[in-house]
Amino acid sequence: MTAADTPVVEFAGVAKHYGAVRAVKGIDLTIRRGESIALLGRNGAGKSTSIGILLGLLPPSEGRVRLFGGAPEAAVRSGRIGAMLQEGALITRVTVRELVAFVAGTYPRPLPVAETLELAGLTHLAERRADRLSGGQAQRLRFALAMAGGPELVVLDEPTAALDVSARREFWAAMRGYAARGNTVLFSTHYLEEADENADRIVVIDKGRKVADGTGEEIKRTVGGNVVAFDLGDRSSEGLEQLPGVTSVEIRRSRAYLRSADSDATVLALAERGDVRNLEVRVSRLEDAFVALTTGADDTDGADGAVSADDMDGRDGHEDREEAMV
Ligand SMILES: Nc1ncnc2c1ncn2[C@@H]1O[C@H](COP(=O)(O)OP(=O)(O)OP(=O)(O)O)[C@@H](O)[C@H]1O
Repeated sequence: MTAADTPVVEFAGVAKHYGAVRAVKGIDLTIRRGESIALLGRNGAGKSTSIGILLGLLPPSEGRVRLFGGAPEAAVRSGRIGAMLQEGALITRVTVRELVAFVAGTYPRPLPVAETLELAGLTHLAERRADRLSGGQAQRLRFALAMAGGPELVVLDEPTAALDVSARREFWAAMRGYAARGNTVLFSTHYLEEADENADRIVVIDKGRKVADGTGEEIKRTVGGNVVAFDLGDRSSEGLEQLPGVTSVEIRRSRAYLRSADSDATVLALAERGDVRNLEVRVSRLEDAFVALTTGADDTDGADGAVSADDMDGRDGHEDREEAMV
């Protein structure tokens, strides 16, 4: 294997226990050069713990982690990794440029300061004091500090958690500029749309396990197609399971919700039966897949992946989807 083929990150059977709490339960993960990966999961899923292990900040209880083919500590020491963790106070009374230049100076092969500022969208704020930035600007400064050393891998733990929609957009534009230079990015998020829009690959973590790993499209496909809903009125729901494409049926308040692997065929068959009152077809969203993937196992509700009426409730606006959190 040449150096270029060596995975940037390799997790093999990584587990972490905090006393009786099993925060991470055996994760295998390989990240290759140039990939942008989202680690998606609910609160407490094990994302921050996995990131801490990856950066060599937490020793794994079991398994092995390698960064660029070696120990995480070595990769961090050599400046190949930049990290932006959840908490990070900024030094006050210095300008944005001074702070970036100071951090860059501590690395062996830093990026030129002007380039870092440009990538982070901070050129016009270079002379502003670091403690006089808005929340979104301060977060881009933290990102600039993570990039300042010219790392090949940047790790971001919930980088946009406290930002509004437009600040998040600006943050991701900066991140994509960095990734477009061939760098590798790993970020954690609760925001489904952020994962879908900004990552090549999404790794879904639930209760300390990896439950899905693929592109947004691949993960959406795992839930099996679209949802077809219509009003049943007082008609019988008998035979709906047998309609072409249908994989599950749920009836709520006289409305039928069919999950279908072939919604066109399902709709045609429904039309033949005359069941087309208030018909609605909704394309599977990442959110559906996420719910199906993460409510199984230990939980009882929704474990069979059946569509629920809530899935169809007024979440079709783009802004709504953008806000969809897990
Ligand atoms: N130092 C610790 N001691 C004991 N338990 C811990 C410790 N750190 C984390 N945990 C537990 O481990 C589990 C995973 O936590 P972790 O912070 O990795 O999740 P997360 O996915 O990053 O969550 P969030 O989205 O809320 O940041 C949780 O149950 C958490 O309570």
